[in-house]
Amino acid sequence: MIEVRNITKTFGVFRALDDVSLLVPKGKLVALLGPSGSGKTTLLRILAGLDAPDHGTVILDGVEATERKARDRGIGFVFQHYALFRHMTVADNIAFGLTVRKGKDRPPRAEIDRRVAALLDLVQLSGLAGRYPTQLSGGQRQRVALARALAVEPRLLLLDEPFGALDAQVRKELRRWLRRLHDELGLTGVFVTHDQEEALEVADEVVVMNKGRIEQIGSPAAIYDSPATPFVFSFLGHVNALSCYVKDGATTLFGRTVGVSAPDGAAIAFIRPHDIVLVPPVPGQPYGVVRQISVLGPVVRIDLDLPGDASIETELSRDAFSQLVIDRGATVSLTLRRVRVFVGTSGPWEGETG
Ligand SMILES: Nc1ncnc2c1ncn2[C@@H]1O[C@H](COP(=O)(O)OP(=O)(O)OP(=O)(O)O)[C@@H](O)[C@H]1O
Repeated sequence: MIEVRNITKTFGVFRALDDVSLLVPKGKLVALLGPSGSGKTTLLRILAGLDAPDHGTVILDGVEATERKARDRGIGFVFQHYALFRHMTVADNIAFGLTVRKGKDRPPRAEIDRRVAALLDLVQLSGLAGRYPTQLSGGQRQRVALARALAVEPRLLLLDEPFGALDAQVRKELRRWLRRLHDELGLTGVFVTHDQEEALEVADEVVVMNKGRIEQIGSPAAIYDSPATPFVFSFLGHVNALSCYVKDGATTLFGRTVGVSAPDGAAIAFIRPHDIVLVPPVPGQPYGVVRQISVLGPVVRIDLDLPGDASIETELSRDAFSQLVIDRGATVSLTLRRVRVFVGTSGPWEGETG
């Protein structure tokens, strides 16, 4: 288990982490997700012991470790640009963390060889032990980096955008593979990503960061279905954000009254594209004009122009789309399945579309 309490880190006058507290339970894989500059890497480096916080504590397995050096923390790292040693074979790269150990801490050569063979097997590179890093693909190199990190049997594995530089297909395969590996080994892991799909697919828990603070912590489903703040709403998945005004428990969206038990005030309504239902035009109902239709595999995205210069993005299944029989320029009516409203920063309040 790893815990950080009230971590603050500044660079000059810039506050990269602002009172961050987080608990990573044993055996879980946790994603730090956020836009560039939100403090993800800074937090990871503090967990690793590569940087010291200005304030706050790091606790490893119940023991305060804030002052402990990186190499004494029992942690394995994989960084996006953490290069392998070019002059060493794959096997020697993986063995590195064990061969540099001193005296009785260093396992006998036969034991090191046995562990390297087992790790090569684990990362599915058994035939490539004698190759040099330049003779490997990007995905293979990342797997060697992971094997090297695992060789010292870390109690915690930290990964900073481990698959960031790889193409989409390889990235996808490695993500699945990492998840399986994690489940098999029962490691505790923290990985940094700015890719929401990666976080939602791979992690047990997602920590959404913004401007050096944690906005929300939760399971992938909870984060996606119940975003706690406007930021999380906008950052995860596509969403339509519409300015509106709440007065006496109601607001108006697309010319329709939506009941919402929120305080009066300027508000933003968030509607996911798949929560907008399109139907053939019905007189008197809110409508839009189809500007663009994009078929994206099993779903179809339809951009609509609304009266008054607004536009929204909607999404429906291929089946629903074919039943609708529409083309660009067609008029459709729309109803809302689910609306969530923030008044200032308070919310979300659930809208009743009646
Ligand atoms: N050594 C440093 N000196 C000065 N500023 C730094 C330093 N390291 C990080 N920062 C700043 O702190 C902020 C957070 O950086 P950090 O690398 O943690 O962000 P991140 O969320 O990992 O972003 P990215 O996804 O781009 O890697 C950034 O604005 C960055 O410029």
